[in-house]
Amino acid sequence: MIVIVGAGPVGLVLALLLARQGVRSTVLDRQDAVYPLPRAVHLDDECARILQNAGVAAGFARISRPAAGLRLLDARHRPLAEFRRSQAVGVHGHPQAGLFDQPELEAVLREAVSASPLISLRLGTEVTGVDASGRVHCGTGVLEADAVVGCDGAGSVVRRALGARWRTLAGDQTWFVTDLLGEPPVRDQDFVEQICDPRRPATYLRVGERRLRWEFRLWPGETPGDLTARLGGLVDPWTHDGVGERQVLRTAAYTFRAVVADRWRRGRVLIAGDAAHLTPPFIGQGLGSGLRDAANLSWKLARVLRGQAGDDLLDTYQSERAPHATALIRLAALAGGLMASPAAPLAGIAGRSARLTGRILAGTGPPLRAGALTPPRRSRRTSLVGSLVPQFPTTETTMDEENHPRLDDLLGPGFALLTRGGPGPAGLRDLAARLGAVVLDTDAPELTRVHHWLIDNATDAALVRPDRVVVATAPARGAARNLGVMSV
Ligand SMILES: O=C(O)CCc1cccc(O)c1
Repeated sequence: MIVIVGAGPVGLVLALLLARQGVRSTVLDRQDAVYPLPRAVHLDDECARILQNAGVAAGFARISRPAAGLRLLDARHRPLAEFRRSQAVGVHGHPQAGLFDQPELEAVLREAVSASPLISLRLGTEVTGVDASGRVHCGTGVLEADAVVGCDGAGSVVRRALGARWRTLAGDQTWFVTDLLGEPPVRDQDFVEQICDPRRPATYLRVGERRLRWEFRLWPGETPGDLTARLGGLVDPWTHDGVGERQVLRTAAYTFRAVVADRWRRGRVLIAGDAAHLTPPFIGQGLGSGLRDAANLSWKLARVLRGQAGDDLLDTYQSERAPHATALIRLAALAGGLMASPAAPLAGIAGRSARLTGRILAGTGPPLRAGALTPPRRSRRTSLVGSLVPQFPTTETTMDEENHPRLDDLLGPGFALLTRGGPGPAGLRDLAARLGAVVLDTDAPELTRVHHWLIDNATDAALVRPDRVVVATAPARGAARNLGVMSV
């Protein structure tokens, strides 16, 4: 049994993914009810796919609104750049950007958790400490666990128990955040808008049909009360009638931090999500990093607990996830800095971290390049290893969830070998057999797009992990050595 500390989205998704692996968990949270205020508002399609694998694709589709992308505007709201997202099905089988209200997402997750016989949710239970042997001290006594994962946010008790320290990647920024309910601005075309104005950087987005979010940089010496008093003037460039008839749901100040913990595991005590890293909101990737942690960790914990891998598999959790989360934190900090920079914002975007920036702006995350994933040095730039297998529709028409399974449904919860015919090349086939992988022949008509993806990438087969990361392709030179850590 695994104890998860924290019943926010990361803790609940981790519990659901573990249940899919057949692993029992108890989720503890000191609060009784869903925290009522929205925090995260955006997930990309990779993360929608993680929610799909957690069994809540339909629930997420119901509560989220596909966005058209990201627009950067200058101080006079003239366009500087536009990054479009597919509002239909993108390469991961979901709209590329989904906007939502976090309490609604948490309600969807809680419903799924309550339907799972493998998850027990204990609310109103405060964890006071965790010891190295995995004993969890809480109000009701001591719980013995095979592993403990702290998904308990920025003030994590579990992170403290690990003795981890924050590494600061960029300076803090304080912003004023307000949610209004009512008529959207006429100019709203489903884009997230970021105003690059050194005097007052700002963000606007529409979370729900009529739920509008603005964020404005709060300068030293200003209070949230100062900006609340001027709210009409601040939103007027969008609404042209100030706050008008709209209801002010809340105003608050948030200090955004850019930090990553230097240690994510001690024995079988681990941290994930905001307990391990805090991402400024400017590229909408904070919660996504937490969900990626859950996807990366869940199958590794399951294999270790089943005795299919040694504890050293858990070392690959931080070594794979920390550089990825760090890259996104740096990029978010860069975006936040550019919004306040008098220099031409696009010059910065084109310059620093150009490859990573390009990927994010194109809507694809960076590949994993560490842990057990070490493609041959010469092929690193072109290798599929470390990236996600696309979730192409399994028909040539549109994605019809009810009648046509998605690729991930065919792959199942474990490893999978995708071949261009038959059982696949010998080296990879043996490796796949050792990992208990299902073999999918992409000659099958529903896998035509995957077949072409293998051809386009000049390979006969791809071995895919339970989190859909490609771990080896044919010819699989060196793969057996790299992947030794995946199995006993
Ligand atoms: O990448 C996108 O399409 C949206 C990024 C985003 C989402 C939410 C807030 C934000 O400031 C940026």
